[in-house]
Amino acid sequence: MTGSTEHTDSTAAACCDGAADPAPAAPRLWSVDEHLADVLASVGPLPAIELPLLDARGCRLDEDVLAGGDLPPFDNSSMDGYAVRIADTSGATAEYPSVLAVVGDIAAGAGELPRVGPGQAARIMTGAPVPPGAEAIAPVEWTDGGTGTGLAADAMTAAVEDEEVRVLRPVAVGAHIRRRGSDVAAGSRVLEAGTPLGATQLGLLAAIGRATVRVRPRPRVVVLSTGSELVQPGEPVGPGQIPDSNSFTLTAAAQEAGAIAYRVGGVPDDAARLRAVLEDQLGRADLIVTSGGVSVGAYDVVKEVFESYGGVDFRRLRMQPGKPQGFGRIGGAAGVPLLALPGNPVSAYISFELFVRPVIRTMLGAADVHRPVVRALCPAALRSPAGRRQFLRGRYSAVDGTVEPVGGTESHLVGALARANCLITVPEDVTELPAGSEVDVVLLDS
Ligand SMILES: Nc1nc2c(c(=O)[nH]1)N[C@H]1C(S)=C(S)[C@@H](COP(=O)(O)OP(=O)(O)OC[C@H]3O[C@@H](n4cnc5c(N)ncnc54)[C@H](O)[C@@H]3O)O[C@H]1N2
Ligand code: MOO
Repeated sequence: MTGSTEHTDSTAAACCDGAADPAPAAPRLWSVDEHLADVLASVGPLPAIELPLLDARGCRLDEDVLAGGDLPPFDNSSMDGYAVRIADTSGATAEYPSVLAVVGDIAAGAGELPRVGPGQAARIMTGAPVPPGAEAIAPVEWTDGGTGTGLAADAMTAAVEDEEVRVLRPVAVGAHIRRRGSDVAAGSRVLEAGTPLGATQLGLLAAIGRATVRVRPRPRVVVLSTGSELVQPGEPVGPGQIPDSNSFTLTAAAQEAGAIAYRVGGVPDDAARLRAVLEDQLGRADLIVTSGGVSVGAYDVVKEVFESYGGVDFRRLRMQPGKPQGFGRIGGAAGVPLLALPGNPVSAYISFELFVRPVIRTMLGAADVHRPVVRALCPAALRSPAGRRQFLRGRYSAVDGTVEPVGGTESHLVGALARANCLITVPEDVTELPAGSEVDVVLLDS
């Protein structure tokens, strides 16, 4: 953290010659970029750990993964049919089929294999090892399936040792054989460090026999709502009370960003309760995110409690919404990072998008820390307060590259927020944008 003690505004009047008393220093206003840089400077990727495959989903590899063996590990059939020798099927037709003696039946997983000699075939299933002597697989549809009818079959008959099969057409060398190592060669690098692990990467790791993998773990994020007005959704709502929606928004957003998120319901404006909940949660948190109580209200015990830990700074940003923010560590320099977001639901969500999501992505070791920003044409005229970067909720269409504002600028409008798929950014030095202007748009559903 930088500047936590110097709360001077660069625009504040300096003391003038001859003035009796210096004017009290105005609180410093941080730009969005300064605050983000300060927050990100204090976090880094979490130390790597070895995890079981499914626990590693969504994490990034912290190792180059080499294949211990070939994939496929042995030559095997890609069809249900008969393993044959080429010379035996040469010139075969439906009218003059090659009649071969069936010397065995090879299921997937078979250990002992019959040898296929001249004039012989072995019945074989998809994935089963190709037996010695065989040079190709005749799919069952190219045979009579061992029925003795000479008619093309569309399925196998029951087990047929010592029976005959008629092959109705010639088979080329290697046909329907999946060669050992043709997918992955032993010793080759199958995944690079830094690769995010999704379904197919985890499947590949399993296929090469890995049960665990070394990754940057998902950060564990504890999400707390503060405010005595909060009840949990589904509970009776008394006079002046509202359901706690922020903890749901923020927990889901943390999960979507790649974190393991723990939602802790509303904590009332009571310092002892808040301190007790924090102490309880610290042990399982890589990051704590709270909402509410960061402005100037009389019952904002949040500031009092967090400040009592030291190292947490409350500041004001040149942005709308999301002006008041708290940031620091609980438990000293090596403690748990904390972001205290404003309580207004839209402010809390936008603050999450701008500051918390990049922290989670950084802890994950992700390459894409920030949401993509695109330029879009806005048919509506926009107004914005001077000196504050405004984030309007919008609907962006990639089809025609336009964006429409959704709802107004106020920070309680959750109905409109749920319809938005982007944030329209109006820079600090712009107060009006005529209809048809180009704007920066932060894409939220990327
Ligand atoms: N005199 C001033 N008043 C306010 C200022 C200011 O500068 N001077 N700033 C305003 C701005 S901007 C914001 S943002 C809010 C931030 O307030 P707090 O962080 O202290 O949040 P609360 O007062 O606790 O709540 C604000 C608002 O949000 C509702 N809320 C809170 N938590 C939840 C939740 N979990 N789920 C749903 N809704 C929640 C709460 O009921 C309030 O309506 O301060 C302004 N005031
Ligand atoms: O900054 Mo508040 O976050 O405008 O509503």
